[in-house]
Amino acid sequence: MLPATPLSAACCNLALKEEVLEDILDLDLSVSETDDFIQLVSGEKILFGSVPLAHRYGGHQFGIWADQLGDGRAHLIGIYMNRKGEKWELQLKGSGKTPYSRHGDGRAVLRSSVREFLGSEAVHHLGIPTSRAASLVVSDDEVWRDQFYDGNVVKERAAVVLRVAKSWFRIGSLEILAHYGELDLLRTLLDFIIQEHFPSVDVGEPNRYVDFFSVVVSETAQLIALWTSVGFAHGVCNTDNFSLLSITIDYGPFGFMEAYNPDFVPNTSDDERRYKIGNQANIGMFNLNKLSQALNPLLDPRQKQLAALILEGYPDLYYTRFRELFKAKLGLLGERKGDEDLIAFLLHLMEKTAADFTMTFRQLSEITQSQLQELNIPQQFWALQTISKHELFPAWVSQYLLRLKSNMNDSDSERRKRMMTVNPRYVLKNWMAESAVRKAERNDFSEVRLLQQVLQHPFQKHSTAEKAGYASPTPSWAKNLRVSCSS
Ligand SMILES: Nc1ncnc2c1ncn2[C@@H]1O[C@H](COP(=O)(O)OP(=O)(O)OP(=O)(O)O)[C@@H](O)[C@H]1O
Repeated sequence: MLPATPLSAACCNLALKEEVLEDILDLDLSVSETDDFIQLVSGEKILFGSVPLAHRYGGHQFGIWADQLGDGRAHLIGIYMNRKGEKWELQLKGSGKTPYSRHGDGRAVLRSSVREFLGSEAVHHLGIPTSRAASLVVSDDEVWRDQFYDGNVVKERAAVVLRVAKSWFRIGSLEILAHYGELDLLRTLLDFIIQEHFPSVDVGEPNRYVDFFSVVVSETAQLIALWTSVGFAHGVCNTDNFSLLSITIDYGPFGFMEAYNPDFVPNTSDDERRYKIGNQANIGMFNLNKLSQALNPLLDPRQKQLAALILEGYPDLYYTRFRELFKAKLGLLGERKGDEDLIAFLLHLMEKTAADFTMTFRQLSEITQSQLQELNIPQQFWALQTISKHELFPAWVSQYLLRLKSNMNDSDSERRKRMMTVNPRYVLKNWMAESAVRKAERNDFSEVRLLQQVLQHPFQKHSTAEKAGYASPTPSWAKNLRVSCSS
């Protein structure tokens, strides 16, 4: 048994994600008002029969083998099988030291916990596989952090997030076993993971590890294409942060890109820009290669060859999905020669004009074809006004309108309706998260709650969100916000 270190009794604030509590954990919301619940989510109490544990894993961090990492500040407190028959693993993050804490304090600070709490839910509601967050508890317990690694250590407040996922196993979970030659354990763990989470793979099959690898490769390609399609930069794509189930995990210094820029990196500690948004797909390849190396000791020569071929197919899988997603973002139906050029041309103009990624696509979904044709862009379409300053914008518009004409059985209102279901009006931009964090630091959770509501329906216009400026240009105070992975 691995006890958590509870937050102190001064524990003062609680944010909840009703949907996760009700739909995943089958809990009535009134339960959250009980002492038992607060004690559970702040690490003070364990569930009857629960044996909390921390998981050992290793990983490649920024391309270099980091050896043993493990859950240094997270406790797995149980697995819950809900009414729908789904199994969910419950983890507290920030719940104190574990055998893998190394020099860390086992804590998470309020700012990073609010970001994980809001970020994971925002990503879920954009239709992207991710861990979920059920609750956030904040205390007055002191935590000391040198946020930007510049010697400026400041006092921050501790928080604990109750987060859930179908599984928290990562590429690093297998790497550590292969690295130390613990092959029996590697086999046992892999068979368990396949049995529990890969219904399409037959655990009795001699080729099961290759089949498993094939699923992870295609699901990872799909995940990263989805990230790209909404401008999501994970920020720290180390192999210990890449889920074997290809869900988004570890909400560290993630960010939604604002001005379109393939070099965008949300993590100010990433000087070499290894994890910039335009490099995420390549990093996916790097990480999958590390996964194949971890599987290698269990494969015969023919299986190794097969795994290498599967990995070679990854770029195609990624680009196919990328193309599909961006075609949908532009409302294009069917397959036409030149579709890729049309997408690339638009991205080029966005890059040159630093047009807002989310709102350019959203406003293309809202504007009518006749407004576009006249190149008469109303003021409310501020992102399109930005991109329209490029001298080649009229050329792009005429190619686009011509292409839309070739959509079969389509009308402009149907195109717009369709595009509005894939191009969000609201994403969790860094400035929004920062504004909510600053208020939460003062015990005002109103913006955390507002963002929770808004991001639950990112494709629908929401009057309070409009008033808060969530679909407006980034406010000037937030132009140079920095986000660190020291959390
Ligand atoms: N304050 C801390 N105390 C102890 N261990 C820590 C602390 N911060 C980070 N770690 C550990 O350092 C490693 C890398 O940290 P990273 O920020 O990627 O993970 P994390 O955000 O803590 O966890 P997760 O990936 O589960 O969300 C992990 O093993 C993590 O548990």
